[in-house]
Amino acid sequence: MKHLHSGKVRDLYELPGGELLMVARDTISAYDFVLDTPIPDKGRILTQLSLWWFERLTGLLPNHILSTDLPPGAPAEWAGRAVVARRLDMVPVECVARGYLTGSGLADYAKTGSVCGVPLPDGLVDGSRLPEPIFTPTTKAPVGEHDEPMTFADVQSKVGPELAARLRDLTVAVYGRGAELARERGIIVADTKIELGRAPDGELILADEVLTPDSSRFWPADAWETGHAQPSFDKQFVRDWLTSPESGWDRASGEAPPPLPDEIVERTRAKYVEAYERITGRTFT
Ligand SMILES: Nc1ncnc(-c2cnn(Cc3cccc(F)c3)c2)c1Cl
Repeated sequence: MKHLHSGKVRDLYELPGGELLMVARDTISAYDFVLDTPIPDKGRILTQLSLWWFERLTGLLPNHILSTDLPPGAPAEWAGRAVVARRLDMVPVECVARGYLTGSGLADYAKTGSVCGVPLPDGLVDGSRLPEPIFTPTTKAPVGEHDEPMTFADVQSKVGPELAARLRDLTVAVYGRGAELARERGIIVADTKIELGRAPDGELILADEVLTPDSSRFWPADAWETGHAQPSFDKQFVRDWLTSPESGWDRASGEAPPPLPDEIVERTRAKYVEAYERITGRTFT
């Protein structure tokens, strides 16, 4: 099959029939580096979590999944972490929704009192829950560059007012469903990025991955405390070890981080299993 694109933790191929094959790797990224040490089963766990969400969201909108069977010619080691998807005309906007304020959204708010042009109440701090989830789109920056925030007017100029409204409504709706269900299971989904594509008849289709810890910020609900950065549900052990004296790594150096110790790998794997099992109610095997 033809290799089309490699992301930080995923690869995209084209099958002979023109369909796409999305393959999730076991790699994890932290501090904008893809770490050398894989997290065993991460690719499979997040692929299965995403598939579970796709099934639950079909009432909202269709998705791009054609098959979860490994196509002929694909390596056996890809089983469970490869998805055959229909090729869509992807919308040229990163569709992000936020229910909580942090990261680039918090920086935008600190400067302007709004996020992507959406005015917010005064007095919000890192980790504050927003009065309601908001659409905070960004550009699809070329590899290596950073996505730029877009106002709703920017989106309207780019894709037209009617499609812009549908992108906003669908992104906020997908986020709302995901955040509500996850919160009942002890996980805060602070924000999420979805990819929407158009079928030849113009229908909007949910593509890529959905509501995973790679496409969203997952926080443990029982540790939520506004006023500082929240611990990441899945990446905190990695972040803490890398910034501890034990790792011998100096983040300011710009050098790549060292390999992770087995114990950090195992504890991180366990967090992915925990997120999957809590959200889906299934046992990961
Ligand atoms: N159904 C679709 N139709 C057209 N394009 C895409 C598409 C293109 N890029 N991406 C992001 C990505 C997904 C996985 C691995 C990567 F390296 C990159 C998704 C999809 Cl999912």
